[in-house]
Amino acid sequence: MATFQIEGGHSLKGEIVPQGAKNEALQILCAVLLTDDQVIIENIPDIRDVNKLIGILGNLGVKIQKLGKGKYSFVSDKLHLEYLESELFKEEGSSLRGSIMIVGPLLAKYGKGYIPRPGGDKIGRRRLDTHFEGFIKLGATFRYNKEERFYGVEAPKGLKGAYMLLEEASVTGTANIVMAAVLAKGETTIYNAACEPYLQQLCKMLVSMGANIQGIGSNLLKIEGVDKLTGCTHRVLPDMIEIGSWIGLAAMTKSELTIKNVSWDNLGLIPTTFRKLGITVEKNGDDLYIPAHKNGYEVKSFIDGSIMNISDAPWPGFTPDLLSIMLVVATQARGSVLIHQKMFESRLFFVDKLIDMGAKIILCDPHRATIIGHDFKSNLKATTMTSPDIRAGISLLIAALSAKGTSTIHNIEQIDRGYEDIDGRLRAIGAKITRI
Ligand SMILES: CC(=O)N[C@H]1[C@@H](OP(=O)(O)OP(=O)(O)OC[C@H]2O[C@@H](n3ccc(=O)[nH]c3=O)[C@H](O)[C@@H]2O)O[C@H](CO)[C@@H](O)[C@@H]1O
Ligand SMILES: C=C(OP(=O)(O)O)C(=O)O
Repeated sequence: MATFQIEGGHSLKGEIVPQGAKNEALQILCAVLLTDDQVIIENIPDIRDVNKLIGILGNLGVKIQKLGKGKYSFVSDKLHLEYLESELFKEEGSSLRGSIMIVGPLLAKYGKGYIPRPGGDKIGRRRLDTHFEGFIKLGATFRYNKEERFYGVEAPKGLKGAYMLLEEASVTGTANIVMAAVLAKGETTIYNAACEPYLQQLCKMLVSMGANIQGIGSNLLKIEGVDKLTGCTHRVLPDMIEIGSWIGLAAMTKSELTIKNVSWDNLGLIPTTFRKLGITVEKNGDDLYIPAHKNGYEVKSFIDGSIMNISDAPWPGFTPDLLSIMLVVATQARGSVLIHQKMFESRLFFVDKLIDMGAKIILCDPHRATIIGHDFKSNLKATTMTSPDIRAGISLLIAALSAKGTSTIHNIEQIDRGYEDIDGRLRAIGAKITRI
């Protein structure tokens, strides 16, 4: 278990180049399984989850070549499908959430896909029903070994297009079904599809490989199956959750930061939501500029004067992955705010660490927390803590950087799952952080 030691209370300054998006990269990497041809992917982040998935692809027999920083070539012309039934796969497949998305491509191309219960953040129940109900609609048979928590779908005679209305707009579920449907016979309609930029990117990549997908960017996708897909070159977007994390960091540490080439058009409600907390976020070409908030930031109220409420919703709503960061930033705002995490049940429990540090937070129930901001009249106090999940981890790191004194964060592997060289990049803008 690695640890960060952070001397907080210092302002930072400089430019940050965002990494490639974790959640897009995980989808895109699975899509390489759909063709025998070479696929080149650029801007792949060097983070634990992505590297684990690349390892799984390698063990499956994909020929992988690193062509440069973040740039890889993949050729999936000959797979070792027996790996899917090995003990090694049970261990590796269950170590991250994104591995679930190898099932759709394998089912479509090889007639079978298996997966142990995938890992990822322990942030509440994370059902896979949407994925498997979709595969069943496409004609697959499904089995689940409860003892081993091992899922399997098979369709030896191939998949057949179908109409489906998803029970929920699951991100990885939609990606999985889309990747299965592109090689199914006939037309598939997916209604209540997730439509976040990363899914749009996946669909655009598949189209460039020869797939026929209509409705990209909407929640109604129509896919006409094709016999075969070809290779392509694809570039991963900047990571919007990382960009949001840098905005939160700048505000809490009263730092002036420029985040380069953020792909503004794909940030959705992120800038607007930070502005609700009174944080200035400026567009400068495709860069995002945050001035030093020397006089703090004041929470806005709604038109009727009621208390500000920040909650998550499927895209184009505000992403649940930034609510922990919003929460920590609110602890130093002028005013009060209600954070409502609607999707996940156990993502707010990390607030006890912030309360230990002196933040004024009422955890109303597992989904809602009211934060009464300090307006920097009182600093958070340095402490020792353990990172429970990726986004709570980065939020605690932001809290530690703003606190007076030296804090220690254990289990930083959680942060490394999704943030590339976070300590090196923080040091480059003046942070005092050491990995021990
Ligand atoms: C690897 C990856 O890409 N992970 C992301 C993906 O996870 P993932 O695809 O696993 O998440 P899902 O979209 O399936 O759902 C997340 C949770 O929200 C609930 N739910 C979902 C849709 C909905 O309309 N209503 C609802 O309540 C689900 O029951 C589940 O508990 O999307 C999540 C939601 O943006 C993000 O937090 C994760 O970072
Ligand atoms: C919840 C997240 O990741 P995962 O779905 O991989 O657990 C996240 O990125 O915030």
